[in-house]
Amino acid sequence: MTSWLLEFVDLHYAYPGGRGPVLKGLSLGIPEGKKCALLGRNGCGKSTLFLHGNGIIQPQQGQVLWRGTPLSYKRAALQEMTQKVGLVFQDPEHQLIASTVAEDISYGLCNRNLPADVIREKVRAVLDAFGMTELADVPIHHLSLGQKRRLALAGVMVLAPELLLLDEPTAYLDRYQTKNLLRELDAIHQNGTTVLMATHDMDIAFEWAEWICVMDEGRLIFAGEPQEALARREMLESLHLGMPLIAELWDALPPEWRREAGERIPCSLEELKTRLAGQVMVR
Ligand SMILES: Nc1ncnc2c1ncn2[C@@H]1O[C@H](COP(=O)(O)OP(=O)(O)OP(=O)(O)O)[C@@H](O)[C@H]1O
Repeated sequence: MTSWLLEFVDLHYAYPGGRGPVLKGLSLGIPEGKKCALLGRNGCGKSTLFLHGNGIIQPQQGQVLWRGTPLSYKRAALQEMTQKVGLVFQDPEHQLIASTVAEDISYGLCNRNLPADVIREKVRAVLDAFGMTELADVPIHHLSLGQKRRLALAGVMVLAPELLLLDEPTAYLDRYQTKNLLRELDAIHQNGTTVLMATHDMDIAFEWAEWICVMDEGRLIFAGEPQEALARREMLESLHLGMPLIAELWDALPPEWRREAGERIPCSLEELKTRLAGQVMVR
């Protein structure tokens, strides 16, 4: 049985003064130890769901469970939750608050009343891990968007969360920065952090994730392995999410190649290459 690290059960939420319900009975479990992608159209409620993930928003109906235990919304419990569940916002400007890079990374640690030398060492290690040592004293407003994104991630990772929620982390990043970020996320995952990324980029979702969740209009409509999601082409197309490029490539292959390599659509270029290599050898 899958063990859920964080579980949302029948969540309902409408913003005060908003235009009606945003989450409408959403239930979703995040499997521990996996790299997960959350897909869904603009405005379907992904960011709102994330804000429920560490207790910033309290559901109006339904429950959020951490390792099977309902979240407490008392101050101390919430502070603990923000350490266990790191949330990186879509817009780093909403997250960066101090004046320099090092100060910003230390902010969450200072709130935990740690000794100054422990804070210094943790900040140093994170600056090093994110390749930002030389930027330590740079004012935040001098950073590029890509650097601000990295800093927001570094500021969350310094608290060593068990779960990392990332809201469209690759939006507006160039190809090189996107690859760097995905490499960093892989390293974070290998160090034991479960990662859930909301994204509109189908190529990244299917190439990177081991678990795919699809939301529509405030509800979960699919959760499962990437191969299973690709087999639900009608669902993805009806939501106008489109198919990843890898599926289009697969469709363009001669039918007998696909038949012989197994009808299942590959999730990544690597998988396609491996399966085609077998074909080319045969031919
Ligand atoms: N603070 C707010 N007050 C009122 N309505 C809000 C607020 N924040 C979001 N909404 C509304 O809630 C709905 C869901 O927004 P949300 O940002 O959760 O969706 P999303 O799936 O993350 O969208 P996107 O993919 O565009 O980032 C939208 O209709 C949005 O306008």
